[in-house]
Amino acid sequence: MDHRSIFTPGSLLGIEPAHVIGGVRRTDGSGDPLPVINPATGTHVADVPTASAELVDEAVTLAVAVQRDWGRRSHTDRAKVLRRIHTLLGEHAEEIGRIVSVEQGKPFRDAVGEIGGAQNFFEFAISQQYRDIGEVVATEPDEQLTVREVPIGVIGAILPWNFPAAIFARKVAPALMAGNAIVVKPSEFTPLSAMALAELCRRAGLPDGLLSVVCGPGRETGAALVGHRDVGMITMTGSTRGGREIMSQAAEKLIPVSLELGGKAPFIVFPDANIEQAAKDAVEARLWNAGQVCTCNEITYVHEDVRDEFLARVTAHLAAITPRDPFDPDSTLGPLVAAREWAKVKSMVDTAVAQGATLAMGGDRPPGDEFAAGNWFAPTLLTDVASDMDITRAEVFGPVLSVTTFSTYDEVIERANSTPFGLAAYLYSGSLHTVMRALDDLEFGETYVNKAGPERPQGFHTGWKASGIGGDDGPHGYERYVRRKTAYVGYGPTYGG
Ligand SMILES: NC(=O)C1=CN([C@@H]2O[C@H](COP(=O)(O)OP(=O)(O)OC[C@H]3O[C@@H](n4cnc5c(N)ncnc54)[C@H](OP(=O)(O)O)[C@@H]3O)[C@@H](O)[C@H]2O)C=CC1
Ligand SMILES: O=C(O)[C@@H](O)[C@@H]1OC[C@H](O)[C@H]1O
Repeated sequence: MDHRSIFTPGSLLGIEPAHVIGGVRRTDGSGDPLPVINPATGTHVADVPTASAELVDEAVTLAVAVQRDWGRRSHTDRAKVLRRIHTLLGEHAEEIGRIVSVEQGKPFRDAVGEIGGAQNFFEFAISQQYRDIGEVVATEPDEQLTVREVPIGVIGAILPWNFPAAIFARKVAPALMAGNAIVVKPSEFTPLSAMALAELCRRAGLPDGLLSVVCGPGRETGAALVGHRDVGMITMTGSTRGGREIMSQAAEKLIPVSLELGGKAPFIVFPDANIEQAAKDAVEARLWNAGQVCTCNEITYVHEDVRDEFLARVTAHLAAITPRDPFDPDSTLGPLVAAREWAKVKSMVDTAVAQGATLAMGGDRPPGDEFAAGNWFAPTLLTDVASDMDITRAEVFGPVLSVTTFSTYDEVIERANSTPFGLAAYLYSGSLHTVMRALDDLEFGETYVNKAGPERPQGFHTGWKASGIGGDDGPHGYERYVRRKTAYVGYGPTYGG
């Protein structure tokens, strides 16, 4: 795949990468441009300018001006524009999918599927065009008391690199539907998807200035966005470290934040589970997106009575995974997004082995010259993992299945809850009693029972503890993009003209 084909006249990206401000491509930048590297080949794709604080100010100032009219338009009118975006996403799914695969590394089939996920986030936002937007509250005669939701104004959105198109849509769609403007700062690893999507939104008729994309390092361009006086809310998906820094900066302005952060999902297999289903899902929930998903199965707890059968089935499913060039139709596993992520995953596996875990499969690059370049990591299985090992605590975010055993219900619940994270959890059991009891006892914002993910746009993707604050998706996620205004209207005979 020649990545130059993503930069052509008339394409969504045009002939070079650029910020998108007020519907205009802007290549002005401060400091050194940021390189985009193809994760599968290690080759240079493009250099992206870094937006200065002045350019961020220009984007936010434009957003403030345009949002006033957008916020006054009816929900159904705004939904018409979002519907056109939804349609264009379908028409450009392969073009954007190519961009996602080139900069993030996932198999092209998965990247095109990600655009379908982006459409689903727009579909849900469009469904909010008929939502209740407030209450008329019982009060005294000759007075009307109302509480209604109104837009916040300008939203700052800071994106990670693992789903650069889907998470763009996850935040942009509800923000716009609620009547806001939005300025997006994509990850420095995957800025091109957001640039292309901003152009797509412009072509769909989104008013210029309502959505801008400013690229650059988080602690520079992102910090300028968080700190801007006219940004009224920050939504971010990424690391717990980044989320804490953003929340701390936002506190200075007393603005709300919604943070989707890291995870350490336990995957619990009770002895009365369907072992084949559990084994298949344990591999799928770990290897999706090369393990770079916040809801991935990070630590698999299997009851000692079914350990051997479970491991035999997991091994068979892992052996069927084929790391291949993302544009090979048979590819079911891409590379990690960056060399630094490869080094982190490799170090965590080596440390686990040094601490006593058994390396049953993988643990390094897949064999073959085609995997010598890029950030390829083989499907990896670690067994005999003990609860005092580092790999049971820190997030791996790679294709590494770590398996430990347990004996009792109380033991596994205590160990699963011992993580500082609280995003997703998985449990497999044929007993309704065990399932309902564990749903109460597990301290996670989202639990999957006898099935793998992903989340659904009508749900609520919410992290507890170090996994975040607030959440995305569904009516509760939509609520993050509005604020409320209370009115007392007196209209008795002594009031007014
Ligand atoms: N909950 C989830 O869905 C996801 C969680 N993650 C977690 O994040 C980890 C690393 O992923 P990554 O994307 O690098 O996470 P980061 O937190 O490093 O980056 C996420 C986004 O936040 C920006 N950012 C980071 N620090 C700040 C700051 N102080 N102020 C403003 N913006 C900031 C980043 O900019 P820059 O590009 O410069 O880093 C990026 O755009 C993963 O290992 C995983 O733990 C990642 C993806 C999804
Ligand atoms: O943030 C994540 O990693 C997940 O929430 C992921 O992002 C987009 C997909 O739809 C989700 O599964």
